Amino acid sequence: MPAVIIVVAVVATFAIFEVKRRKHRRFFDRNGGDILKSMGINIFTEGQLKKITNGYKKSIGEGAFGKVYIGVTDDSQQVAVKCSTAKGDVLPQEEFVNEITFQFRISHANLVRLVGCCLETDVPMLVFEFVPRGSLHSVLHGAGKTLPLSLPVRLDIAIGSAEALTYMHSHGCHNHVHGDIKSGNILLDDNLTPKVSDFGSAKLVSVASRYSKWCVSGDMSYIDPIYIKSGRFTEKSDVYSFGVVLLELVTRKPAKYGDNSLYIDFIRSKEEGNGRKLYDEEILSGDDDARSHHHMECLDRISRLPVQCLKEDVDERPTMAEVVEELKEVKAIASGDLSSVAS
Ligand SMILES: Nc1ncnc2c1ncn2[C@@H]1O[C@H](COP(=O)(O)OP(=O)(O)OP(=O)(O)O)[C@@H](O)[C@H]1O
Repeated sequence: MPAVIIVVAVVATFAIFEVKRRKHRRFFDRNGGDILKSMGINIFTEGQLKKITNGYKKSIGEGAFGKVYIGVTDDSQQVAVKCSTAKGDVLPQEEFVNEITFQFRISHANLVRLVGCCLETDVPMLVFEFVPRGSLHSVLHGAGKTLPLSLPVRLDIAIGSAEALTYMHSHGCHNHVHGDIKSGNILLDDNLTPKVSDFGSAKLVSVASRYSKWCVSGDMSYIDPIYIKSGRFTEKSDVYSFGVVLLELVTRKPAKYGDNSLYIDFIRSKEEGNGRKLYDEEILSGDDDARSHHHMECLDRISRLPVQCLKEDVDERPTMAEVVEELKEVKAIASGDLSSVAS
């Protein structure tokens, strides 16, 4: 090969490398790289994430933020890498840095842990612990719907998720609202321990892109009508959305099926004195009549909660801490002897 061609090739390779390096550096600086690095947050390079995800080989889902890929880190930890498709749709640096720092520092057994992030891209990529069983939505209504779910297991899922929300609502001087609670954002590990995901993403993704996703996916059923009027999420918006998840847990029906809204169907049946007809029969089936009756009473008590959580008047809705307390009482009764649950 003539020497001149070799020289041109070397110069071109170097130029491409340099352009890429500068672009990475520009995004890294804009995304608050130096600040986040100085705070001890795990920062991955784009190359490392490519290796971790084996070239973005296996996508495990897609949400308002973008696609999610499974990966394995050098220390053999399975992770879920979220890559945004929304170019340029980024928060101001200070807000982004604050949100990532907060998410990185909080720790709760029922929250999906942020492992780190990659700041060399237009919109940063987020790396989370991988939660193997996927979402509660898919376990209740999708691919995992054959999995038997006893009443105590459903109560544990509800209690763990509610505890994560209570923790976030009371953590630090700023209360942290989730803003997108739904069964699709509650992931389950191998022991069916719930882990609330997507915390803070209500802030990381513009409301406009989230809103259009809600409309398309039917997730509007979870959205507090007060948010629609005021445009502001509060802790009580999470309480509202959690009420819908509780209904899904007791009925094993999706929040919206066909033209039907689970909440409207449930309230209508209750008003007609027929609220029990929507309970999932699996919870009540079995050859022990006394136990079925006992579970029916537990379900009656649990299903009072969504009625309160979904109240139009936010002041009449319970706090998440009150929801946890009530669910724990029902759990103690459901797992214990067959004493009456009426109160
Ligand atoms: N940490 C994780 N572990 C395992 N699977 C995950 C993880 N995070 C996300 N997933 C999978 O990827 C899917 C998409 O997740 P993502 O949080 O991006 O969007 P979503 O919650 O479904 O929708 P939206 O962003 O609109 O709320 C989830 O339903 C889940 O199946």
